Amino acid sequence: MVAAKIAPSMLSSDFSNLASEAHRMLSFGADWLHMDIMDGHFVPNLTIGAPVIESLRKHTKAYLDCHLMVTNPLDYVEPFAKAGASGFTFHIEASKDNWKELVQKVKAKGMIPGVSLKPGTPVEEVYPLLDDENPVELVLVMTVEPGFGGQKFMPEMMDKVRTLRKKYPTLDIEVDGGLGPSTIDIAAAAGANCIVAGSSVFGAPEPAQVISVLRKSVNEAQITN
Ligand SMILES: O=C(CO)[C@@H](O)[C@H](O)COP(=O)(O)O
Ligand SMILES: [Fe+2]
Repeated sequence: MVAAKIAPSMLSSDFSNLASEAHRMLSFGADWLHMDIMDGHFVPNLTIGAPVIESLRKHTKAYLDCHLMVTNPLDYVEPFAKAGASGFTFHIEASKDNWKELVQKVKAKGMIPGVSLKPGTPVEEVYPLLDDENPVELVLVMTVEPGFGGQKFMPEMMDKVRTLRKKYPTLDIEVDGGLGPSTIDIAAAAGANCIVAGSSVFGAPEPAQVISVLRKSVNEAQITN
């Protein structure tokens, strides 16, 4: 049994009130806060960097689940550790040549290493990072093309989740993009336990209810499987 983690994506929050938005989500039952870091190069959008993580950290002890959509993740390890990031999830497409060094440095700096893969990247590409003597602790399966919130969930990505869950029963498997009450059951049944949800949570009249639906679906799927 792997614990459900519901992680509202702060990309959908009001950035001008980030701390209060974070507190609001935590009071609604969020386990983690998902922070989308985009460099305008790896993806065609530019969001936040270490200074914003540092500012938010002063207001909360919550787990900051940082998703780095950046071309040179190694350059971000030191500043993100200093800023108070909790999880550091980089993209395999950006770290094919240096993931070993990256994982080692992320761990040495006290953060939890995770690896993410874009929809077009085969799941086999992350096996070496999981089978290594110094493995990543989370795999983030993108269920939209990275870069923007509010896109449509890609159910065909569930094959990756199913394959990973079968091979790694206790792994944290995160899904990100287009998750909400209408798509959670398929993701939970496939074996995802960490659920990122931006627009479905922030756009809901009662975000707490959406968070609770997401959690219930993950917990029920785990009992059934
Ligand atoms: O990483 C990303 C987008 O690249 C995500 O974290 C999105 O921000 C999720 O937003 P929704 O699809 O849930 O609106
Ligand atoms: Fe994300």
